[in-house]
Amino acid sequence: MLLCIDTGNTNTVFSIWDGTRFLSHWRIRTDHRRTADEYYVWLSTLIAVQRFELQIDACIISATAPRVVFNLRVLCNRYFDTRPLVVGKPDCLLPVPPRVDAGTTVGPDRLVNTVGAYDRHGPDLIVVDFGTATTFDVVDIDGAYIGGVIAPGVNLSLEALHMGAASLPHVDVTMPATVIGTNTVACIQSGVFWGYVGLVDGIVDKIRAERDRPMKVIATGGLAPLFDQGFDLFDAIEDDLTMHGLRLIHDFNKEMGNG
Ligand SMILES: Nc1ncnc2c1ncn2[C@@H]1O[C@H](COP(=O)(O)OP(=O)(O)O)[C@@H](O)[C@H]1O
Ligand SMILES: CC(C)(COP(=O)(O)O)[C@@H](O)C(=O)NCCC(=O)O
Ligand SMILES: [K+]
Repeated sequence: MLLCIDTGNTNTVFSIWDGTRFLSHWRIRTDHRRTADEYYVWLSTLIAVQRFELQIDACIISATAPRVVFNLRVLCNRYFDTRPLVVGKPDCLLPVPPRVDAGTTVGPDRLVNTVGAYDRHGPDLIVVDFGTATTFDVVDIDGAYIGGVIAPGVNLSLEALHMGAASLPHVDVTMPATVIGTNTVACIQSGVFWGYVGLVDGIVDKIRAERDRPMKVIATGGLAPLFDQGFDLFDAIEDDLTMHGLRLIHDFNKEMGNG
């Protein structure tokens, strides 16, 4: 079975592909100090709870936080006796290389999203990922990642307001009933929620204008459904897009005789 690991700046998600489907997924806070032994104890406990057999023979990792890769590699080597593929490293092949400025390191999550979305939806896509950062990844006719947009994430924006303004409390994101807030919390929620609806709408419009062609918008990340309440921002929401992309990249490398 294939172990897929997606490390974002906030959370790390593990999932196991049994050859036909993903068995389940498990989420742990991203922390580069976490050791291989800690990961293994945590993962094997959860797998036992769900009564799955832990028979991993291949691993693939996407890590936006590079420092976590060392311990994840040790986990794969020591406990699963495999050498993991690490997306973004030269020895991990991609079906189509990204077309960006020379020397640019594209976030591996964005490359993986591109592969997953192109497989499901074909060419001319904008993938919006609501993670720590909100990213827009533009997918060309041949499936290549050709650039995009990085904006501060929803929770990061809320946190920044709280950190920077003495009288603003920490607030959870939600869709406020009205745009005009009549208390501090409602005002903040309105600013962030409607601000993000406007941000997504505006950026998608501008990308479409710049590309001068119709483009589908695919959303992923935990907060995507929040922004899908009747605004018609997205053509599809897919919470498993990154895992799907990881599996495809693994299969592609296998087909090419790599790893
Ligand atoms: N279903 C959800 N509801 C509310 N907040 C969420 C949900 N899923 C994720 N988040 C929050 O969204 C932010 C980004 O999470 P995540 O998508 O795991 O980011 P990353 O991939 O960058 O680690 C975090 O602050 C997380 O707590
Ligand atoms: C933009 C990101 C911080 C998003 O990370 P995430 O929100 O998934 O934690 C990550 O993809 C990254 O560090 N990218 C490197 C720069 C780039 O993609 O151009
Ligand atoms: K992201």
